[in-house]
Amino acid sequence: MKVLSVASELYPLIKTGGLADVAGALPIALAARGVDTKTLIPGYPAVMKAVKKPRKVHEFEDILDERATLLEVRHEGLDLLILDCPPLYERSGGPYLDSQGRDYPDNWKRFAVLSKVGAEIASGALPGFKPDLVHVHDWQAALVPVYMRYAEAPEVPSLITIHNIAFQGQFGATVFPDLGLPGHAWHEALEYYGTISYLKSGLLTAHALSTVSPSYADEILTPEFGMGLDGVIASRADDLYGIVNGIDADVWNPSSDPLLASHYSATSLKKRAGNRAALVERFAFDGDDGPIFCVISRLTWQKGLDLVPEVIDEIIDAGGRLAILGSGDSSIESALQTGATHHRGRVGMVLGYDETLSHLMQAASDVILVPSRFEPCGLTQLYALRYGCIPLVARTGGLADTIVDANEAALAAGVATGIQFAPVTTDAFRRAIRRTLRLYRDQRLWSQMQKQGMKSDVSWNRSAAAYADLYQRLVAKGQ
Ligand SMILES: Nc1ncnc2c1ncn2[C@@H]1O[C@H](COP(=O)(O)OP(=O)(O)O[C@H]2O[C@H](CO)[C@@H](O)[C@H](O)[C@H]2O)[C@@H](O)[C@H]1O
Repeated sequence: MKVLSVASELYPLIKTGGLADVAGALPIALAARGVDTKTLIPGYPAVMKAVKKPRKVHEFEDILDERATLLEVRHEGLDLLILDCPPLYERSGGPYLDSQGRDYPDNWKRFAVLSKVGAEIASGALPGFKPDLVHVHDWQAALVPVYMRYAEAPEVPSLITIHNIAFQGQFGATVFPDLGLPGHAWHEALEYYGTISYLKSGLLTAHALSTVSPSYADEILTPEFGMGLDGVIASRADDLYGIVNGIDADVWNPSSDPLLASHYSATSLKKRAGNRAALVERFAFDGDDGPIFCVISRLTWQKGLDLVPEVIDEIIDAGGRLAILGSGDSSIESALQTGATHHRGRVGMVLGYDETLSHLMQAASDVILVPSRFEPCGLTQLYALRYGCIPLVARTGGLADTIVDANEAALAAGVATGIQFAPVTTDAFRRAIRRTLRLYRDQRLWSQMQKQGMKSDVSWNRSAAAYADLYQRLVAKGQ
């Protein structure tokens, strides 16, 4: 089967979050199941710089008033289609924000053009490649099924995956005439309380919808989690699927990861000590007794990290340490910085994005904190399972689906892999930290949990099979 995937970021070329990991790993996992994927991404400077000798495969003379070139290249096991359009993508900031952290004012156009190109490829613009199915990710690619719906060409079955419903691609109604869609598309698909919502229109027009865990698929049907789109999603409930993310088990492998100070496996957990020593040095901790907690995250309300400053004392008083890597909301950044300054030698913070350090932190820390208010799937808890770092997570979305709480029954059965807590409040979080510290004191139990986590199948195996199966069904239905 041939699939066109459309995404606005893709590991290892350009990443701001988990979407990139999934867009990069899923095609490789699916290849083993006979699914050939080509992935369309924008030609950001980082992408253009990294790929070697791409081939020019198509020229778009006028795509929403822009000229664009489509390049094709194979890069690290991925077949890529790169949309080279310098006026839209050659920018000095990130994929979505300028260097001051502001949205690019023409994001509506940057991702409408990406989507329109996706739709044109689906209808055969690229000689020799006619996809059987189109899989699009998040709002940035959500107009692909919309352009397909209103095109002359026959529609190709499509699947839209929601990775983060908090970002919906909402723009003023004034851009509608520039999207190149017929007038009736306004009421049929795009209009959202007088504005335009790319995500809503994709959810209405794609043949199927999915999100990245079964629990989150249930949650987004409710007003609490649907973020204004629960009604739209409920209207598509029969076509909604929840498939939990996997991780790239080669990139994240503690026995061969080149980014670690010391390699180890479930049978040589003592060797984690080499990573621990490197982490203690990197964060300038004043010793290495007691548990090391870590945070690796975008620092946002979604991730619940405003609660972390509230539990620092709990960790420090028990002789623990806290290593933080992240960036995001300035109020959360400064509250955590204050904690680090206050507890120098016990709390350390690296502000920013550092893929290399994130690997070392997973391999060195005892506990990763993931107190998310909502979490479609979450990847850091999966990396943690693989690295013998115990996840302390909020009981929500994919966190609830992937971590087995260390309650009495699970401990007795030897199946516990982490600690869950709910609701996401300071009190419940604090109680969960105390419970974690009690478990840590019983080192026999603790290493049993580590081993159990390391045994969990967090690879793409099962999930790639579920996607391949869903693709098959959608293609069969469309025939
Ligand atoms: N400062 C930093 N330095 C280095 N690495 C950092 C970092 N901050 C974050 N990361 C990395 O970025 C990724 C974050 O992925 P997540 O799945 O946890 O959340 P995100 O909200 O971005 O993704 C959304 O999409 C994914 C994919 O579907 C869902 O799992 C998730 O629930 C949803 O919110 C991980 O690979 C993590 O290691």
